[in-house]
Amino acid sequence: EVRKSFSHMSADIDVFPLEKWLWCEEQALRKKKELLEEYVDPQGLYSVRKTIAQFLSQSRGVRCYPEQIVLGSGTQLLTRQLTKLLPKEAIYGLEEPGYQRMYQLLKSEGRVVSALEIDQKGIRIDALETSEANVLLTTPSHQFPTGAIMPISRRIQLLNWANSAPDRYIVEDDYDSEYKYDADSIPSLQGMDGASRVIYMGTFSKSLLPGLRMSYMVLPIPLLEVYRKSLHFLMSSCSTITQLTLQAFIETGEYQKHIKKTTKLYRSRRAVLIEKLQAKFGDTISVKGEKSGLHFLVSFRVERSEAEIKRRAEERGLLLYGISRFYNQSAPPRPPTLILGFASMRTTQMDEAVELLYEAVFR
Ligand SMILES: Cc1ncc(COP(=O)(O)O)c(/C=N/[C@@H](CCC(=O)O)COc2ccccc2)c1O
Repeated sequence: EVRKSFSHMSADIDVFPLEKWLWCEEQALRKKKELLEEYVDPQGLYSVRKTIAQFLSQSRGVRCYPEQIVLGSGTQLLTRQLTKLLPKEAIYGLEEPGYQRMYQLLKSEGRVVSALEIDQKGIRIDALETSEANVLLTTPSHQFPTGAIMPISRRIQLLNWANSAPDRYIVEDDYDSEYKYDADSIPSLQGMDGASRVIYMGTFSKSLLPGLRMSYMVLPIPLLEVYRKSLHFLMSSCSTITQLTLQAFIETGEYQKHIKKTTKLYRSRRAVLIEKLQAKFGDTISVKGEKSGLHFLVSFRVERSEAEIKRRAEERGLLLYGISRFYNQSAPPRPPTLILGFASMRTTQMDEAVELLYEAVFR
């Protein structure tokens, strides 16, 4: 129904190859059911980590051994574990606007967090250098939420920053890196790091389903040693069934097929939606961050505030998210800007959704 169609937080279960997933799950359960009798490796099953390491090497240029991978049910849980491996007095730098839930998580852990300015290439080096931060959380593939893609030059500057003082780390959150439309995918920062400064974070929430709660981090060897010593008591937080099913899903090539198919589908959904928005709103809007990912930003050159637009949309049953949800230490800029997701937007819903949005902005 139209209610959630613009949400940037939902996937489309209709495009998920449920039959294939269920087949993989059945195979996993029939052939490896004994594994369910015990607690598996705290970092996740070795065979699953091996499959993920191979996939990461091919698709993102990540260089790691399966031993360096830790599976976790969600990026937040992995980030919480990571903070226990880093120096207690570490100061965390996060992008502004950025992933507010991560900002809130670190605050709730009692960590010192500073919100750092970004530009159209991602995190600004001058903002980073003037801040006290020594652990940077960044989304270089597709800055969340602005969509900025960090060029190689800025990535090299980041690595230089990390190597110019002790105890500096970069957490590369590669969320949303699977979907590229008009931009070619740039290899990971982790693959360019020769000094064990980059912790790579990834998730299957976008490319498969957020409900699977299958995420992972790749620890540089020195941090892996700290993990093995200080967090050895942890048990794996991911279901063994989901781990084995995912492994089979990747090994049978179904994962790659799914990415290819959904990239085509999302590319066309995105194009049709932008076309309809521009036809309806003309030059009162500007679209950005549409070159990759499953959402883009739309700014409206109107007097009405973001909150007002959001309220009027919800009165009409249209759920909207504004850019202000991603500002932690500063006020969102004018003009009002919304984050529009198109992953769960069927083309049949677009006319109605755009009409309701128009009424929320102008009526
Ligand atoms: C920067 C960043 N990193 C990682 C994640 C994913 O975390 P994980 O699922 O725990 O691995 C998100 C999820 N971000 C969510 C938005 C959060 C918000 O606006 O408040 C959106 O996530 C999804 C969107 C579409 C389809 C599936 C998921 C993240 O924004």
